[in-house]
Amino acid sequence: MAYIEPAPIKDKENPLESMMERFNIAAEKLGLSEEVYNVLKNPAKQVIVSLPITMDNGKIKVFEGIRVVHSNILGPAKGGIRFAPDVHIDEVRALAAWMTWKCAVVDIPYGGGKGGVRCNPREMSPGEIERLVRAYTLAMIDVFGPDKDIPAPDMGTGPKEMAWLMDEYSKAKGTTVNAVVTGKPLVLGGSLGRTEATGRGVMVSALAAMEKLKINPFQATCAVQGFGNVGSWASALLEERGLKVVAVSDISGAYYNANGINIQKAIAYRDGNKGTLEGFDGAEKLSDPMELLELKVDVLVPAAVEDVITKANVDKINARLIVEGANGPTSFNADKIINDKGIMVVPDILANAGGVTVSYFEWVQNRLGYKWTAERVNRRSDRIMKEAFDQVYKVSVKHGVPMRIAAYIVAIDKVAQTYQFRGGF
Ligand SMILES: NC(=O)C1=CN([C@@H]2O[C@H](COP(=O)(O)OP(=O)(O)OC[C@H]3O[C@@H](n4cnc5c(N)ncnc54)[C@H](O)[C@@H]3O)[C@@H](O)[C@H]2O)C=CC1
Ligand SMILES: O=C(O)CCC(=O)C(=O)O
Repeated sequence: MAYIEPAPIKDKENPLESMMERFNIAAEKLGLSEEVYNVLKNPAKQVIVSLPITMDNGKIKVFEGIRVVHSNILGPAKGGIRFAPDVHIDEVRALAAWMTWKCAVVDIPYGGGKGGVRCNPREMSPGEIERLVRAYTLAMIDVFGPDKDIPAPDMGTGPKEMAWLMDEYSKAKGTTVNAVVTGKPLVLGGSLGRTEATGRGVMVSALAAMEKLKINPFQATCAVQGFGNVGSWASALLEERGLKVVAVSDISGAYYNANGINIQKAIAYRDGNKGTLEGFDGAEKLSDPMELLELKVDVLVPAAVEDVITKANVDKINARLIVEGANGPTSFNADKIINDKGIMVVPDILANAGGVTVSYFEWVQNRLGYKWTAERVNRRSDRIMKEAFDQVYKVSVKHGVPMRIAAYIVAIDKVAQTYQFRGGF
């Protein structure tokens, strides 16, 4: 019998504190009432379960599963499920709150939630992962629901896991409920365009920011950290729009080519190499993967994990523009130095909102029992992303604050107004 290992103690900055510091600044700028402030600083619901799973060797291992609903005032909670070895309750709390702000920034009728299971999917067999997804779903059967809390993929999960979740939920309810989860395979009611949606939103917001900074995409260079769903799609779509992607990285290391990496070649290599770039010969491997963040490029896209730009390395950041594909890649302590350096940041709750936007479209299609074309999905999500960018930019100019604080202001204002009208507390 293996026991749940204790929650890891991170030596990095706490994403929950980073989220709260920015929330505090925006709340003060807005003059948020104390009542609403107190409601929003605490998650509405936090569920922690232990999940005993029979592993392939016949032994039972117990995993910790978490789901946090930060807010459901704007609608059902929405947010992904992360499978990773360092999942931590504070991280999930921060990620859930970021979902509330993100959905409000792009004006879709959802609250914020997030889930996680502390496990290492890279060391588990497909059968073990399937049993874990099913156990997690059953443990959360009263939490999830198409009108309550709708999960989706995040790091370490994808369409396969969403299919098992939908199947387990539907069996428990005695009827097929495809709107309980988004990011499903197409044949189960997934939406065209969802797989690439987050990377596409990163591309749309990067181009909008480059226009403001007068950076010509055809003369621009870019580095992307993380080569999973978000990073690889962002790389491919930015390359398609003329940028030279000089560096990409994943868990195996960082890869640099001053002449530009052929992204389609890198994706094909990764797909045939158990999901990693290890051994990729279209670029030189950097001795320290963190060097990628310090390259002199026009656009830097952190699209892997939290807290990679911190006070420890922020002085060495050389990009003109940072577009946050990941959630929380920049710690609060790095914000001020980035701003002082004059680097524009398109913050996570705006830049990576294309994923949840198309998840919303998927849910709408499931409820209509209808399918939209890829052209319709992309046109609508591009429009939403561009409008959200323009609104945040306007607020940033009006209040004289960086884009990140402006995005929090837009989001918190919307949530606060909803409380004002709904009342009830
Ligand atoms: N999948 C989605 O639709 C959305 C994802 N996000 C965020 O984007 C980020 C990435 O998510 P996905 O692409 O979905 O995950 P994924 O699991 O598909 O890919 C993660 C990638 O990051 C790499 N990675 C992990 N640790 C790393 C490190 N320390 N340094 C460099 N690379 C590292 C992995 O090797 C992999 O290439 C996460 O922060 C997630 O919360 C945000 C919005 C939506
Ligand atoms: O697609 C979704 O519903 C949520 C995606 C997500 O977890 C995120 O935006 O961080």
